Amino acid sequence: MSNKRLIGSMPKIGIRPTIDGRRKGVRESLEEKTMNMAKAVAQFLSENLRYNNGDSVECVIADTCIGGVKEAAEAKEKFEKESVGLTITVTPCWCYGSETMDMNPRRPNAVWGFNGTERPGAVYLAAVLAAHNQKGIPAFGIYGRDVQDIEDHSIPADVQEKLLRFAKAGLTVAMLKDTSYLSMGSVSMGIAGSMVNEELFQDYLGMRNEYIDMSEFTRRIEEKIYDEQEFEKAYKWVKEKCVIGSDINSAENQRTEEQKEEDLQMNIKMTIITKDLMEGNPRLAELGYEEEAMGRNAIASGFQGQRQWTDHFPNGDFMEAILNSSFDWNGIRAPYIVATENDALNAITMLFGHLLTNTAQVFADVRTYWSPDAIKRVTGYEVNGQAENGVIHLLNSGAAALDGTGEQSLDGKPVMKPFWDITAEEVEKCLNATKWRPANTEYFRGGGFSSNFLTKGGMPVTIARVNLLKGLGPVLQLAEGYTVDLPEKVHEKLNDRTDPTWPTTWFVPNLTGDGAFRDVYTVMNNWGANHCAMSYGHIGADLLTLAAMLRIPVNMHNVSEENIFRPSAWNMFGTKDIEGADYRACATYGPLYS
Ligand SMILES: C[C@H](O)[C@@H](O)[C@@H](O)C(=O)CO
Ligand SMILES: [Mn+2]
Repeated sequence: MSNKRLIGSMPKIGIRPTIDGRRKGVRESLEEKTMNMAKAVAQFLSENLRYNNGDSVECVIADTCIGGVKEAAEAKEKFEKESVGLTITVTPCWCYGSETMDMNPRRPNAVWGFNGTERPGAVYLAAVLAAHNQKGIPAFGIYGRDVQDIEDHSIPADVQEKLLRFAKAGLTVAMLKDTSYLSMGSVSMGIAGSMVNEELFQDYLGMRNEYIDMSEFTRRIEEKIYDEQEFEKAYKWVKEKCVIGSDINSAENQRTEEQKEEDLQMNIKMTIITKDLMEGNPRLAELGYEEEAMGRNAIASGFQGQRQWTDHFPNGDFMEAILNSSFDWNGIRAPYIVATENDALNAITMLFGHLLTNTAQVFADVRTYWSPDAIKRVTGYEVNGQAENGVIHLLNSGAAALDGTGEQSLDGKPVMKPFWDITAEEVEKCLNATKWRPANTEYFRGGGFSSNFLTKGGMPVTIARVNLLKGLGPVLQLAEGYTVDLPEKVHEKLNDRTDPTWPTTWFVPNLTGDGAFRDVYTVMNNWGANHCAMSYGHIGADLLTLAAMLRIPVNMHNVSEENIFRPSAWNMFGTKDIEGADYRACATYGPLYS
């Protein structure tokens, strides 16, 4: 089963070959070259990009080259029928700007103008971008650095990089549209991120908001509105594969063995029910629950848990951790996106990371900055290497994917992979590295099990967060960096001071020596909320491109300037203070769907 694009087909990339419309010589001489450019881009993108269900990304090429408005309209009609979610215009020559451009303001578009001399593709690029800017329909310009000969049909490396960056972010925009966020419960412990903001989902992401009360879980459990066969399968798998860890609670606070067994069973049922709530389940219709069988078309959800639920029932950690992982009793599969504490803003950030990379995400509290001095004072140890400027402790009960153990590998290095590259052996390793520890009953009176693991060091990762400001709207922040290993004794000492039953990641951001990235402390000090989402890889540049498409300004990042790729209009808001220019551009264009 796929939990991915739920209703409607996967968005395709529309390729628009534009051409000089002059017949009797000019157009005829360019037809083949222009169409070949379109074919090369389509082939390149399909070969290099996949949707999060593992299928190759599909491209649709306009039936003819586009020499004027009639052919532009024909391409538009074709694209609408084919669920095109983003477009790339390609040309080796001069064409007529406003007559050939893509006028759809709600769909990301880019223009690749061939850098040649025989015909002026770059002149068209500049002209059509000026038209885009003048009309308020921002477009991304792609202009290769080195001149190519007209008979050279290759896509240069710098153009490839921009095509991929644009396509990944554009597909993310398109994948989000028309899906929903399912809020399970309400506001958790006064966390502002769980005050679901409909305007943000609707205007910026094109999504709708769905809500259930947590009593829906009780109803479905008590009335057995779930697939009992799946429960049996899941229970067997959990008993076989999930290692129960030690109980940290004092003797009088421990739950009995019978209670723990009940908690585990309830946790498994909560997991199955959350999937059903999000994406529906045809089995429920067979059981007589047609309405429940439909689900909520939810690409992401959040579980309030604390406190009304967890004061009485087992916590949501097992459900969140398993669903966010790339595997469960049904095998290796795409992760679901489930935020703990119903932090919808972190769910959005997780969706960005997941859709850009197709990998599982780690949801975490940005818990503590440990300076080298504080570590020395507490442990007697002087940190060095990557940790020499201190570390940030990422830790939260709940929603960290088990992929975050770092037990998948590539060339002997820890990685987090898209599900189709994960092996059965790696799944075993992730499970073996995780202990399911009886929940701390001072926090979670209703018991449950927390996933406990330590992320392997040496993974390039990016932490990010969408924050919401009254009067401004959403703002994105991100930090690229690495997971690090601390000496075992140091880890234990630091971890035991806090909640040792939860998953820990020691994170160090890449420093630039400047602004928010002056030092590790300043990164932590500038974080805008209690949570972040951690994604495998250095994906800051992809996040910046995506944010610009959605008109979400970025207040803090450590991506080098040459990798920043935003619509050409952004340059017109200033080229020196590009952070300020981003804010001005986003404010001018407003949210994508407003
Ligand atoms: C158990 C605690 O309530 C934690 O869940 C809490 O510290 C948080 O995670 C806050 O984001
Ligand atoms: Mn938290």
